[in-house]
Amino acid sequence: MLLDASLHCPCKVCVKCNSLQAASKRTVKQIPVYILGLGKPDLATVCDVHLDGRTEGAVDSREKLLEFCFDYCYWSVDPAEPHYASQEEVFQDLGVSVLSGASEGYNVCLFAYGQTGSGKTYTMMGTPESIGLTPRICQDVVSSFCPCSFLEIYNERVRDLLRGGEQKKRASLKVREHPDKGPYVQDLSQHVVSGCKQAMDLLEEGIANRITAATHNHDASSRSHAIFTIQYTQAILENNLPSETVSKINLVDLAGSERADPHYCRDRLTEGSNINKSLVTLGIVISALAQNSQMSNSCQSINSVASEGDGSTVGSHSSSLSGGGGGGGGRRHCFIPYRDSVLTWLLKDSLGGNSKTIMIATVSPSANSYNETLSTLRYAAHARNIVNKPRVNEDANVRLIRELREEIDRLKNMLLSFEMQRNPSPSLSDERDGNLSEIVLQNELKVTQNRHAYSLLTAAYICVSECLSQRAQLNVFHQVDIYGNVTENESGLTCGNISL
Ligand SMILES: Nc1ncnc2c1ncn2[C@@H]1O[C@H](COP(=O)(O)OP(=O)(O)OP(=O)(O)O)[C@@H](O)[C@H]1O
Repeated sequence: MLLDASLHCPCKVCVKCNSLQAASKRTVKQIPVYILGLGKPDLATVCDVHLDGRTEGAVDSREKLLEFCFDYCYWSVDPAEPHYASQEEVFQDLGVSVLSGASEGYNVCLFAYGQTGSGKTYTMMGTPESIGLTPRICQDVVSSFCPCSFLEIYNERVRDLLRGGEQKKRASLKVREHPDKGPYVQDLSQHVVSGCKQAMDLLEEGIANRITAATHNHDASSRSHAIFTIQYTQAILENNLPSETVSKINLVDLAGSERADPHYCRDRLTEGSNINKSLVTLGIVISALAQNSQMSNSCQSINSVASEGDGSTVGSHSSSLSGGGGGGGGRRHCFIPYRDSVLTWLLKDSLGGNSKTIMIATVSPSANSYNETLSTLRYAAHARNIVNKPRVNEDANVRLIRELREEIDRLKNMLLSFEMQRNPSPSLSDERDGNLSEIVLQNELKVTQNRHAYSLLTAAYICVSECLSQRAQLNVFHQVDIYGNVTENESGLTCGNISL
């Protein structure tokens, strides 16, 4: 059944190494700090090259290699290189996954994380010459009417990026939590777009409203986290029954992490500390979720071993597994501090709940960025352990109507078999299908002949179906005598036919 299509879905994590332009403000040692493997699953190999003025050949002994495995690795540094991954290639792998998840009715979240200037905005939004994932996804998804919204989280406050008027633009909005739908932003403007052009206009407007500033690494560094959301609705006919799924696509371009520099002005420092605070919370949330997912996995494998194996094998497996941490059952799941930052609160479902999630970790090829690259890769490696449980989001009203229709069909079938049991004689059913008034006339005649013997001749079954008023009070059984007086009333199965 559509609703029970829940599955365990590991967070997909990709690493993308972007152009050296990203770090062009610094004097960069133009030696890649790592090599990205090709093939799937992809391997990112980080090579720490401490040149210290030596030539490349002389540093072999000081090389330190670290390997990380991800779902995809992309090398997007120089288009002239043979293994250069273009925006189109990245879209074919990741954007198409987003689109297929949404068309199946799942919530999908794609977010880019990485050091400042490492190419997050380039990957998510792109440039006019080389458009990124968000506009490409919009092109494909926004063919019908889709409500879209665009917000930024700046200094732990939410701002609507698509609100007209200077004052409204600056106003900060409240985050609330709905018991079923999860966290949402109150009064966030929704814009229904009916085509790619309108969606692109909205994107451009929002990007122009986003707060950027010059930092050491990047002239136009995004100082806020931006979330572009598309509500994607699909109405389909399944087994002749209507069905409607509404999925939420969250496309997130995070602000870049950067070490605090005391030479920055106060505003830059406050921004930086808020960005770091929310990214640190994101890291804590990711670690805690990964730990919980691993714990659930080990519990499941213990259970499956217990149910599969014989008694002696179970004993040995269980004891060896429980030896380390006191057994899955005894260990508590970690508390997830979603509310410690607005970012993690708003992304609660995307990170640890009802969503198929893809993280893109962007890194720079600069040798100067070795430490940041390593920290980004470690962060991403943690995220890869998160397992979400997305489910198909069917509209509640449409679901109710569909379920009631299924219930009516089921009850009709039950009634049919019930009647077949009561009146197995084909002649009787022929009579019923035949001239009903003639039968009643005959019966009335019989009644006049022997009133007492034929006092109860007619039974009328009235089907009361209140399905569309959303109550499945389907059946009331009325038995009436020949004068139309109700003689009995009990629950039962009826089909609206008059039966003798
Ligand atoms: N793969 C690439 N090819 C060409 N140019 C790129 C590539 N990646 C990044 N750039 C360029 O590098 C600069 C910095 O990139 P971008 O703005 O995407 O970084 P960012 O990670 O979003 O930075 P911040 O966190 O500071 O906002 C931009 O001018 C961008 O166009």
